[in-house]
Amino acid sequence: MNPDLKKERDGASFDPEKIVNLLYGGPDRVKRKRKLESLALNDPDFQHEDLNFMSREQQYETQLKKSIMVVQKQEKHGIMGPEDSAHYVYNGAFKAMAGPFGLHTSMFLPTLRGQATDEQKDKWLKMAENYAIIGTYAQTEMGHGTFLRGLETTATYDPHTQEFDLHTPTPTGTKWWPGCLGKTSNYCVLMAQLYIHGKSYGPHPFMVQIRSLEDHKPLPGVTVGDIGPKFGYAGNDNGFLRFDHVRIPRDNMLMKYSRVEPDGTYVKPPSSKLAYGTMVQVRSFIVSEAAESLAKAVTIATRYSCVRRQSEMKPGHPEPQVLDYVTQQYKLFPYLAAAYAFMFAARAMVSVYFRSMERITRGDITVLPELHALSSGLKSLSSWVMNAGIEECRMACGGHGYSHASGIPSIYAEHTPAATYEGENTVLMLQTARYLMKSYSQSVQGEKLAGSVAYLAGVQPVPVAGRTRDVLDLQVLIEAYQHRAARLVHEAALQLRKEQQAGKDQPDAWNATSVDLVKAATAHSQYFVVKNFAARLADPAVDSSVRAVLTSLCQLHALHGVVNNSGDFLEDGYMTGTDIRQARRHINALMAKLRPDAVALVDAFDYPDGILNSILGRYDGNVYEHLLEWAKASPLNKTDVHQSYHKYLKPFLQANRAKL
Ligand SMILES: CCCCCCCC/C=C\CCCCCCCCCC(=O)SCCNC(=O)CCNC(=O)[C@H](O)C(C)(C)COP(=O)(O)OP(=O)(O)OC[C@H]1O[C@@H](n2cnc3c(N)ncnc32)[C@H](O)[C@@H]1OP(=O)(O)O
Ligand SMILES: Cc1cc2nc3c(=O)[nH]c(=O)nc-3n(C[C@H](O)[C@H](O)[C@H](O)COP(=O)(O)OP(=O)(O)OC[C@H]3O[C@@H](n4cnc5c(N)ncnc54)[C@H](O)[C@@H]3O)c2cc1C
Repeated sequence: MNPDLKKERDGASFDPEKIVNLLYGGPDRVKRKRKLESLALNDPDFQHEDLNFMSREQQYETQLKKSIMVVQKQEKHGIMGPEDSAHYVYNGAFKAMAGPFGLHTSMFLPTLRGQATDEQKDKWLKMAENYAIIGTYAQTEMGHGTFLRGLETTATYDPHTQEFDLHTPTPTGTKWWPGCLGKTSNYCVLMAQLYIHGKSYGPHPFMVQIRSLEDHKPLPGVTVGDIGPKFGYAGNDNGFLRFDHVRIPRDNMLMKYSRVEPDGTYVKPPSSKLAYGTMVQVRSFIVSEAAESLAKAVTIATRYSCVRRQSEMKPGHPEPQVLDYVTQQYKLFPYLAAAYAFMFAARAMVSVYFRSMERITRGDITVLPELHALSSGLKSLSSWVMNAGIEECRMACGGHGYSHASGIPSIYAEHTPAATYEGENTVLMLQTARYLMKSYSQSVQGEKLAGSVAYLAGVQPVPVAGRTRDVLDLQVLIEAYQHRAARLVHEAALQLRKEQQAGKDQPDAWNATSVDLVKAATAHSQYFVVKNFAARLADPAVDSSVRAVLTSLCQLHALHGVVNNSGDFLEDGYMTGTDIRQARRHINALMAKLRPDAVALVDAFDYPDGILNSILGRYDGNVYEHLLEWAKASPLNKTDVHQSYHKYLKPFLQANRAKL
């Protein structure tokens, strides 16, 4: 063990195991988590050459082979449910979500479960759950991802044959991006525009076979392939798909909510947005993905910052650990705090999701708009912060952060698309804003608001300027966040109205106000996260040493947000210049207080080395010797003299020398 890391751990004010239990739901679940992770990490069948040293084809093949073994072993070991899979599959076996079966489990199966009738489930779900067929979720097209109503692929009902005719009318209508489509899937859930008797009914889901179950060749009329290399996701065959008048039976439309009768009669769903249910589910889960990826990057950068010694703080003294530089703490600790904040927010989001789904299943769709607004806002906020945080962690590791040996580039490449997929972040924040504007106007009309928007009922009066307040008090901070969100919603609503009064129609007024609207929706989401973090600490079951350190983190998270967005808090005089100055001082004091606990706080995320896959973030801190070992494994080091020397460099050098 590196002596610096040992010293850090010995000096912590709490036992990290207590936080591990808090984060993962108690000792039994932690035991299960560790068992599943180590089962995957120590399985010789899952060992292979570092993916960073492989070509894309090799990565795909390796991940496909592993995916198949994962399925077989999951069955053997009785591993089931999303939590088990998160530990065994995503963290343990893959260290990623982008394997060639990723879309089968994350979207294809959930869509069948959520959108198919009982008869359709009997027909397909068992086959899909048992991997007799592999599917994906094919919605996005080359020309349209965000604008679902603009999809071009058509499903035209023919009552004579009781079939749908699937067709891609234009190049831009080509399905583009669906994961696991290019080479792996033989089925997909296709989102296509439903046409009956020449009338459009909007996007609907259809179950479509795209490849032969005999030889895996594309079925007649289907053109399908891989979209080529991307920023990351090398092991995934994101694909393209086109249809040339492909016919499928009527009951291949997923008809849990809307139906087409044999004669072509369309039966409306209780809400047309129920067809978008899988997206809402995945958005709710992405908050957890964002929190975990940020936590991994912060773990690596924090441990490494205790091992790394650089420069002279005091002349003649030994080089300090870089984490002792307050600027380094300022880079890392706010993201450490954010990772905790989003872990708690993710748990809250998942339970809101399941609670809402229970009601929706019982036929109460009134909860859908709030679920959509909350999941859209939290998905966007968490993935934005995650992206900024991972990049900050990379830079905080200096040059070594840029190397794949740090593990950070892979974490970034694997998770950065969360800001884009499942709904582009700005677009989703505007969805949240739409709900806020509606709620606000209901409240202005005297309706009582409930749930996450109840606070919009009235903007709190601005306190008397110069009043002293303790900005370290979590209740004061929650009220400040609440006030800021309510005010920004109120002002965005006023601005929207002003734009309309100035003659703009509603869409132009909305566009003109959209920067304010995104700001308001972001503030609303941040308020939820801060309030939820503080509420988690109020639980009497939380151990006192844990409560102490997490309270500091919660204060840091909230204060950092105040300082970073100080204009919002100052603008209407709710906070004063003195408050902001105090907030800055408190941040410094909190960082000093958290410094001795930093390593224990990242240890408490409980990521073993096999999951972090990082030389810099090793638990034992033996970074330097392993860096060299890792580099020696690079394919370029297989021989002392690379063959290209003989082909190119040698004649070039010889010719140059001959000229002299
Ligand atoms: C405990 C277990 C822990 C386990 C942890 C595991 C960790 C794993 C975590 C995560 C797994 C991640 C796996 C990742 C793999 C994913 C790969 C990516 C897959 C994809 O990207 S699929 C494609 C996704 N595409 C999109 O998201 C498209 C985005 N666009 C839209 O959703 C919509 O078109 C829109 C939101 C932009 C709406 O457009 P608009 O034209 O305005 O809206 P209309 O359609 O007219 O709607 C009008 C009305 O409806 C409301 N509305 C819109 N959408 C919804 C909805 N989904 N639900 C409810 N309501 C909706 C809209 O707001 C309007 O309301 P209003 O009229 O104002 O009242
Ligand atoms: C790694 C990865 C995996 C994916 N997997 C799948 C999959 O399995 N299945 C699938 O169907 N799709 C998948 N997608 C596609 C993904 O869902 C879309 O890329 C995403 O929904 C964004 O849509 P877009 O690409 O059309 O972006 P665009 O909408 O074209 O966005 C471009 C820019 O325009 C802005 N913009 C667009 N509309 C508005 C608006 N109304 N108001 C303000 N600004 C706007 C956006 O904010 C953004 O800045 C995947 C994408 C990636 C990157």
